[in-house]
Amino acid sequence: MLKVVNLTKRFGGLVAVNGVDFDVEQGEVVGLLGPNGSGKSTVMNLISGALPRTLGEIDFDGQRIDGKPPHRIAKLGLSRTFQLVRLTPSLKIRDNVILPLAFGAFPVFGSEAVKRADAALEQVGLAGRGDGPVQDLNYIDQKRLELARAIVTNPKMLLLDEWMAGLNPTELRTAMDLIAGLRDSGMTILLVEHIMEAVRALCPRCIVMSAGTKIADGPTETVLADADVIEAYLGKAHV
Ligand SMILES: Nc1ncnc2c1ncn2[C@@H]1O[C@H](COP(=O)(O)OP(=O)(O)OP(=O)(O)O)[C@@H](O)[C@H]1O
Repeated sequence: MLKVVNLTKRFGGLVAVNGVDFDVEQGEVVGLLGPNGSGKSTVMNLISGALPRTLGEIDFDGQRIDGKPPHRIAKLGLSRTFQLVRLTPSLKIRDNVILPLAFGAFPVFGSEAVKRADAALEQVGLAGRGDGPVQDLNYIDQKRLELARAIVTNPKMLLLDEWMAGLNPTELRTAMDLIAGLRDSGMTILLVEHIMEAVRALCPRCIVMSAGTKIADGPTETVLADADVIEAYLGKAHV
């Protein structure tokens, strides 16, 4: 589904992503882990087209996507959430979900758009809330709405960038259940996440980055027990 080859991003003299290779197969849920500043968000931004790559190749669903603008990549069926919730507060809850539909692969308007938006809202636990203002939503509900916006276009793959950050333990459980539901429906997901409980529960496989380089890729429990991974997170003294 997704193939990343020799992906490299330089910001001036800083190599934020350095020759990273990995594949994600259809239906996989893969965690992208690593300490702060290791290059995870940059990888997500390169895949979604938010940032241009310096070197390397990205293929999605059989097509080369590096060099394409974000809206073209989204139209191919690659959807994402952002580290910080990005809602349009002046629009009603439902209209926030209609927005990506109107600009999707096959633009949908009118009553069909309302139907699709309401189905997405129901899927994330916001049934019946479409007419309300965004200001009425608490933090977990804003997260739900962001997820509804990402899934309303029926993407082939979802990129979640620390979507569960900042949730309390009860909200985290709800959020994990929502992602598990998407996984069980067959969605392909690449997720950047610092919450290990969520990673262990949702991701059978993890990729770990450190200082821009991929240092591990494999079954989650094996990867998390790897000496290089522990060292990258905690420093040499803990290994
Ligand atoms: N637009 C930018 N301009 C310059 N440097 C950047 C830019 N974006 C990221 N960086 C740098 O690239 C490196 C990787 O950052 P990135 O945000 O990808 O890491 P991360 O693993 O996602 O970290 P975190 O877990 O803290 O979000 C860091 O050193 C960061 O300061």
